[in-house]
Amino acid sequence: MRHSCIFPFALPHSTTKDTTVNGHFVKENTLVFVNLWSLSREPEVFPEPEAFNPMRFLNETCTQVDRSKADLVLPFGAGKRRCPGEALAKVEIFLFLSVLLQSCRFSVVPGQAPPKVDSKYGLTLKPLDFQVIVSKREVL
Ligand code: HEM
Repeated sequence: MRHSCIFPFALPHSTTKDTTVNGHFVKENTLVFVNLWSLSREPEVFPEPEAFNPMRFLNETCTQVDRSKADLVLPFGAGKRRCPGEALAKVEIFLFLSVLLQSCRFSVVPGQAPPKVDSKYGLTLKPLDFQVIVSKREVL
């Protein structure tokens, strides 16, 4: 979800009073978009941000998820208006992927390059068109 931030600019918000964020003055009633996509690709926080590297979220001994690193990814936004569907979405994604990977085998089409980890950009990010071979996994 860091790499393919589904909702790159979250929802539009508006300031209710004059405010200052990190030294930047923002006038009352200003439309504000938070760039969640960019937050997830900050090179100082996520070295080699384009690389798909789940190991980046593990502790030094690679035995546990390091919450201080994982919590820096904000695909559901932050604050009072963060996504209320976060818990449901995480359970759905976990179940969906678990069932798919347990039941199916995915392989590259001979002669074709593997699908790219990149997106079609818009209000939401969508995967680029791709082809893979999906076959039923044998039960051991
Ligand atoms: C991977 C799945 C999902 C992602 C990445 C996602 C992401 C987001 C983001 C970034 C926002 C805007 C937060 C902000 O502007 O600060 C949002 C708002 C919202 N999401 Fe989700 N969402 C997901 C799934 C869901 C689901 C499953 C539901 C409901 C069952 C849901 C319901 C909502 C609602 C109602 C809001 C508006 C909240 C408000 O304005 O107070 N979302 N979501």
